[in-house]
Order: sequence, then C-alpha cells, then structure tokens
Amino acid sequence: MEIDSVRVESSLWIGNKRYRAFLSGWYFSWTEIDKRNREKKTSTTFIIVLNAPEFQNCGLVSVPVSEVIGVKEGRVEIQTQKKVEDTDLDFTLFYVKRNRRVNEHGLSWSLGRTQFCCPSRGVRDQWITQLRTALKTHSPSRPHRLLVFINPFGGKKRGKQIFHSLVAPLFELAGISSHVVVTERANQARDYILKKDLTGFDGVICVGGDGMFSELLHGVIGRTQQEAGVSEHDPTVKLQPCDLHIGIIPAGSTDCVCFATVGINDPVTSTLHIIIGDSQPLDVCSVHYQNTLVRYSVSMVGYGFYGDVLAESERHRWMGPLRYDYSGCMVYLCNRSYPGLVQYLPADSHISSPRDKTRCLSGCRVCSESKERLFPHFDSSSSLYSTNVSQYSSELEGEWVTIEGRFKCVSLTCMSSSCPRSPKGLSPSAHLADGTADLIIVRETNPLGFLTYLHRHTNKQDQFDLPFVEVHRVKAVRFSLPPGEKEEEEYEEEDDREIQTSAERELEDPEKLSSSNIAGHSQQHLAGWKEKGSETSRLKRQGFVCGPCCTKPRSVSVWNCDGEILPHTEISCRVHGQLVRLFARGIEDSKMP
Ligand SMILES: CCCCCCCCCCCCC/C=C/[C@@H](O)[C@H](CO)NC(=O)CCCCCCCCCCCCCCC
Ligand SMILES: Nc1ncnc2c1ncn2[C@@H]1O[C@H](COP(=O)(O)OP(=O)(O)OP(=O)(O)O)[C@@H](O)[C@H]1O
Ligand SMILES: [Ca+2]
Repeated sequence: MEIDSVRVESSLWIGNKRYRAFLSGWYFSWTEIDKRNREKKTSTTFIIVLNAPEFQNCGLVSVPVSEVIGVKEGRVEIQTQKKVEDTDLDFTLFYVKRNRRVNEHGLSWSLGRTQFCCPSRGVRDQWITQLRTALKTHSPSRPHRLLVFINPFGGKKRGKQIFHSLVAPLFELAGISSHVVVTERANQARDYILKKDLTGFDGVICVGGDGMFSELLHGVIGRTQQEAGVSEHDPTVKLQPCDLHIGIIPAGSTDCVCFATVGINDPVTSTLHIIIGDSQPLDVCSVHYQNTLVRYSVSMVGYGFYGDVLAESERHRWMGPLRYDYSGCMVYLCNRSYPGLVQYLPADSHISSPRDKTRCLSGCRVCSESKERLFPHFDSSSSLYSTNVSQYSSELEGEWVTIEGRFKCVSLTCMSSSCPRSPKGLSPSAHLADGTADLIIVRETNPLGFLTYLHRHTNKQDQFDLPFVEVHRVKAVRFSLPPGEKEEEEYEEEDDREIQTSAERELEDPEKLSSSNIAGHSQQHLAGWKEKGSETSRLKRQGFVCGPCCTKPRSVSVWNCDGEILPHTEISCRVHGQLVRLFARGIEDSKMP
C-alpha cells in the first residue's frame, strides 16, 4: 500500500462525539460528522479511499504527521504515560500543540493529546500501524538516540530536575533513547564530544545556559574539523559544516541562543522541537588572535560595555542571573569609553541590511537563499558537502573599511541575540543563517545618550537611530588598539582573578591542555597577567582607575565572547555561514493563527 497516494479513513469516537478521521499524505485530520447521533455508537467500517472528496464540515482538526509525537495503544495520560484504561478499541495520539500567544515574540508549544475510540480492535490496530508508518515516512530526520549533558549548576541550578521531570518523559513517549552525562566540571561536555566515540548518536543536547551551549558548539565544530582534516586556526580556511545537530534545553541565566532560535525559553517547547527533528542552520563567528583560534561565537562578541559587565558580573556569581543587571548598573555608572580601530569587510548590501526592519522568522527567505551562495557545491540528493572545492573561502574578498575613535561599545552578533532582557535583541533584523554578522558601533557619548541606546533594546524604538550609533552588515572584523595602547602594554586589574578562572581551570587539568587550543592561549596569557599585577596597582594609585567597581585602567576593556572573557584584545573575527545546525526552526511568525 502506497501511503502517499492513498487516504486512510474511518469513523472514530472522541468522548461521546462521532468523528470522521482521515490520514491523507502529510496530515491526520478529524471532523465531527454526526451531531444528532451523539449518544449512539453505530458500527463503522475502516476504509481506504483513493482520492476521496474533502469533507466540508467545520470544526476540522488537522495535525501534520511531522508534528505527531507518538501513538499509543489504550487511553494514556500525558505526563505519567500511565494507561488509564486499556481497551481493545482505543488509541491515544500525542502531537505538538501551539499555545495561545502571550506576547508578540515567542510561541510556546505543549503536548497535545487526543484519545480515539475505534469501532473494532482491527480498526484500532490498523490506525496505529498506518500512523506509525506515516511518521516514519514523513519524518525521516527525527533523532533516535541522543547524548545529553546536564550542567547541575547552571542558572537556578534546576538542570537535573528540568530534564527528569519535563524532558525525559517526552523522549520516552517519542521512543528516543538518551545517554545522560551530568557534568562534574567545566569543559567536560566539550572534551567528551571531542574525544569519545559518538557512533549512533543523532544529536547532542545541553541542559544549561549559553555557557553549556558554547561547550557543545566547540566540541561539535572541533570534532568535525578534526575528522575532515581542516585547521581551525587559519581564519581564511573554509570550515567543514557540522552534521551532528545540537539541541538546547534552556536552564541557564540568559539562554540567549535558545531564545533567539526558538523564540521562547521553555524546556517543553525545546524538547518538542528536538523530538520532531527540526533543523535550523546557524552562522558561527570564529575569533582569532594572530592566526590562532581563540573561540567560536554565535551570539555576541562585545568590547567595552558588555565586556566590562561580564568582567564585573564574574565577581558576583553568587547573585545568580541577577548579577548581570547589578553589574550592568555599576558599569553604566562608571561611564567608560575606549579608544580603538575597527576594520570590517562589508557584506553584500543588495541582499539585506541591518536597518531594513525585517525579521528573520521560521522559513526565512534570506537564509534559505544564502545556502546556495554559501554552498554552491552542495549535493542535495546525497546531502553531502563536496570536498572537491577550494579549501579557502572566497567570502573574504572585498574592500575593508576602517573606523577609528573612542567607543562605549563595539559589538558583533551573528544573530539578533534576543533574550528575555531584550526581546528584539542587539540587532533585531539580523539573520540566523545568512553568512553575515552585524557590527554595532556605539561611539563615546554622554550618559543620557548611552542610557537611551540601552533602553531602546527593551522597547519598539530603533536603537540604531541615534547619532552616535552605527551598524554594518559584515563578513569579517578586525579590532586593534591605537599605537601606544598595544597588546603588550595592556594592564589587567589585580582583581581579575575571576577573569582568569576559565584559563586557570584549564591549566590545572593537563589533559585539557593537550586537547584545547583555548588552553594553549590561556597559558601564555596567564603568565602575562601575573607580571602585570604590580603595574596595575601603580596605575590605580595614580588615579587611572575610577572607583570601587571599576579597578581597571580606562584605556583597555575586555572582549565578551558569548559570555566568556577573551584573553586577548587585538582580535580578528570571521563569519562562517551555516556552520552548525540546531534542533529548532527559528521564530514562528506572530501573524500565524
Ligand atoms: C534602562 C534599561 C536598560 C536595559 C538594557 C538591556 C540591554 C540588554 C542587551 C542584552 C544583550 C544580550 C547579548 C547576549 C549575550 C550572550 O551571548 C551572553 C551569554 O549568555 N550574555 C552575556 O554576556 C550577559 C550580558 C548581559 C548584559 C546585560 C546588560 C544589562 C544592562 C543594564 C543596564 C542598566 C542601566 C541602568 C542605569 C540606571
Ligand atoms: N559541573 C560543572 N561545574 C562547574 N562548571 C560547570 C559544570 N558544568 C558546566 N560548567 C560550566 O558552567 C558555565 C555556566 O554554565 P551554564 O551556561 O549552563 O549556566 P549559566 O548560569 O547560564 O551561566 P552563564 O550565564 O555563564 O551562561 C559553563 O560555561 C560551563 O562550562
Ligand atoms: Ca547571520
């Protein structure tokens, strides 16, 4: 029987109402047909009709097969999955249910459930078989086995509870098996992905915040390049796109990557996207220091204000997610600005612009058209990226533009970087997968001007429509200090022990040193930090620093790379279009019913 060319149809009961249900191609639908005969369960037949006419009844419910989570025999409860009543006539359908939109941004999903009663056991068994077959045929990219990393200390420390109470029961219902690793140290998830046998896994999942996501990102990209024999250090090389999908169950402080790719931070919504095998490509920015890879970023690489906020917030980790707001206020009050030289390679302005007032939504045209431009040799029949092409990227051709001055902040973001603090994000019209990033330059201004800029992240006003702000869509960026402020002359604050933590953590673990490029840099830099301490004290005594919260010399800030402080100031960044893929589909259009 060809499921694509046939239609499966029968009468079914939901409660005491009779419905006609039909499975036709991509949809399973049911519609009430016999309102007068509600109380009378007449015997019905199970028929398969070729090209049967559409029912005209109102009240049609249609579930795309791709959004069916599972079909179970009997009457089954949602959470406990307990069979309440196991009759020979019943089956329960679980599917994605879109909840009523509470704001214009995200749309939360929950598990929908309908219990059907069939006229006979034979009909029930045929429905279950047909629905399960349709599921296999129409949803071939669903994961079967997942590797899950839980950070027990992320965000409000609820990672384990969120996984076991909300995620695991849904995976079980959908027939997904998972291997769970509760992390015991930072970078454990990254190292696991880099080194262990991943055969049989269809994806890696993190239960945590942006820091945990970043570990998976580094693991997946690093592993893919190792296997493809590509050097991650060379900023001009074309990196190999990663096949292993990444899923995020939000349980951190900011969860910006989840918010910007799903539209809401909700563990159940994210779990359902994972189960149905949604796939969202994502641009990744590689950050280099003197031709060596420092880190990857998908969200924000920020100097000045955002770097200072992160450095300050590390001293107040005990405050939990609130530390960013507290540190934000403190750093704002310091009113610092920094000199620098920013160079960028503009993206093609005919394709899109950061000020075109569009939004990258699910099925975004700009992102899908970018795929052909980014991968002209992609073979869609085999889903393979041809290896028979130049190792070097033609994306880096073009004229560089230079901007010099004093800046409140310089931010580069591959995506909107929307988060609950700023629902439209750092760059509301940025695209998730167009191969470009937005460079936002906020020049030195008065405190009120900067507050206006920050405040516009939280309302509908255009944060780029200010005389001291400029935004450019770019493919690559370089940052350097003015002569006299060069990297060697950088002075870090003596209280920057917290900033060193990730570097030091790595140095304490010799196993990681061999596996981590980041650690290699950290070792060099840490030596530098130690020498610089006494010089910093001198600067403080001379009054180069401005107060209790701000013990850093004013001339140099730090880079915040997706929530991690970078150990270098003079960096170069390059965007790699659609390098990784997430179990997500972008933000669903708010105009959808
Ligand atoms: C008047 C209200 C102003 C509200 C301004 C809100 C601006 C919010 C912009 C959010 C940008 C998020 C970018 C995403 C970065 C993530 O990859 C990264 C990893 O999780 N998060 C952080 O680095 C964590 C960075 C967190 C930065 C939070 C900044 C909070 C600033 C608060 C300033 C208050 C000034 C009040 C003056 C009286
Ligand atoms: N068991 C562990 N012990 C200590 N640190 C860990 C552990 N597991 C993961 N980490 C590290 O904790 C950092 C923060 O974790 P996560 O992102 O999950 O939470 P968070 O509260 O949102 O933090 P952030 O706001 O820094 O992103 C990550 O960078 C990760 O490397
Ligand atoms: Ca982008």
